[in-house]
Formats: sequence, C-alpha cells, structure tokens
Amino acid sequence: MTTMLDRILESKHDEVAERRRTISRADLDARIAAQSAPRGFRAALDSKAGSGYGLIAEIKKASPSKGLIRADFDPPAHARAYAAGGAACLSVLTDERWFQGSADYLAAARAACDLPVLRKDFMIDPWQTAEARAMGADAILIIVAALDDGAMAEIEAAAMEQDMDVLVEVHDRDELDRALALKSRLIGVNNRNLKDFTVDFQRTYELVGHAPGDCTFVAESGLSKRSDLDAMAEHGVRCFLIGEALMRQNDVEAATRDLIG
Ligand SMILES: O=P(O)(O)OC[C@@H](O)[C@@H](O)c1c[nH]c2ccccc12
Repeated sequence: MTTMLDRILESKHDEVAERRRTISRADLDARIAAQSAPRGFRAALDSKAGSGYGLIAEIKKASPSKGLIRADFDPPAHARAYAAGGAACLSVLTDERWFQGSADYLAAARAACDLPVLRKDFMIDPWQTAEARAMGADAILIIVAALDDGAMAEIEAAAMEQDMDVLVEVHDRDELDRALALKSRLIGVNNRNLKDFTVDFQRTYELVGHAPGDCTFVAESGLSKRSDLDAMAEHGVRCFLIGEALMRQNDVEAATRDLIG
C-alpha cells in the first residue's frame, strides 16, 4: 500500500533534485556565512523543561490531514506570540507542497524573536541541512521512518557539522532503537502515524521508558490542552511539540501561557 509518507517522500526527491541543480554550493555557503550563529535548540528546551514544560511551538499553515489550519497566517506575529507566551523553541514547516510552508516563513519567524528554530521538513539528502542553515535554521528533523540507517547517519553528521541540533522522530520501538544508534540525544515520539494520520498518546507512554536518561524526550502531535501535558508529565515527559491547537487560537500568546505557564 502506498502511504501518505511514501507519496511525500517521492515528491521530495524530485523537489530536492531540482533545487540542487539550480542552487550552487557556493551560493549556499555565502548564505550560511551571512547567518547568525546557531541558537542552541536542545539547550533552550532543556532549560525550560528544568523548571516547567519545554514547548516547541510550531508555525504550520496547513497539513495534508487537516487542510488549511490558519487563513490569516502571519509567521512573525506568531513567533513573537509564542516567545512572549513562554515557548522554548519554534518549529516552522518549510515543505511547500504538502504543508504550504516556506523557507521565507522560517527566516521571518526567526528574525522576529530570539528562540531557536527547527526546520520542519522531510530530510532525505545531507544537502538539505546546508540549505536549512542557509535559511537560518538552528535544528533539523530526522524522521526515522523515512530513511535507512546510512542516510540518517549522513544527514545527522552534516547537521552537526553546521552546529545544528537534530530532533530524531520515531513512532515505535524498532524506530527508537535505530534512533539511539545515532549521536543525537534529542528524541521525539510522533503520536500521529504518518501513514494513516491516526493519533495515539500511547505511543509516547510506551516509548518513554525505553529512552536512556541522557535523552531529551519530546512528545509530538495531537496535544491540545493543559490536561494532555499533565497526563504526559505523569509518565515523565516534560517536552512537547504542538502545532495545530496553538495555530487556531485568537490570542496565541495567552493560549501558549495557559498551556505551559
Ligand atoms: O499540529 P500538531 O498535531 O500539534 O502536531 C505538530 C507536529 O508534531 C506535527 O506537525 C509533525 C510531527 N512530525 C511531523 C513530520 C512532518 C510534518 C509534520 C509533523
């Protein structure tokens, strides 16, 4: 069966190949040199989680499962509201085709606040990590389900060479074991199955006990209210990646503060 993840990855290969043809390495390097140094992503998350909840607040205009999430989409305003509400970090979708994201949204969000920013996209090629740094990203995502072990290690090495952090996303025990063979100790459990979009918090509860103590462990997707976070905290989870529930708020700053304050 062809899953949504398969379809996304297939189009991503064509998309990245096209950009690699049109953007030279020298151009990327010049843009990287013009960026400010990476902001420590995991460090910011750990610091907030030390005295409360560490929130990665996501800027997401649309998704394949929900369609358009926010019509009056304003990435810098959202970034400022998230920062003022106490978020530790931002995540910005840069995939254009499936999530209506953009590199420009990431750059604008990062310029509007001082939080570290994750480039949320489907990484299939180490070249995309240089591209991520050129747009200002402080961290990248590796989706274990999307890559073989060799490709994961190459993408991670390329990110580390740029001094970026790597959030390694898993969905089951097998993927967690593969993730732990990497160097990064920033692990996310996606409660949403990227194959059929169902959300199940049990994914996090089952896996948190299997992550070594030196990991920063992040629960991702489908979280919408304070009681969701408190239930997660009962299982020892203190870091969260939240998009849709915050994107839909009128007063984003107040909603962010209510969630984690
Ligand atoms: O909007 P939500 O349900 O709060 O989920 C945010 C985030 O976890 C989700 O956007 C996500 C998690 N992993 C991904 C991988 C690719 C694209 C998107 C995602």
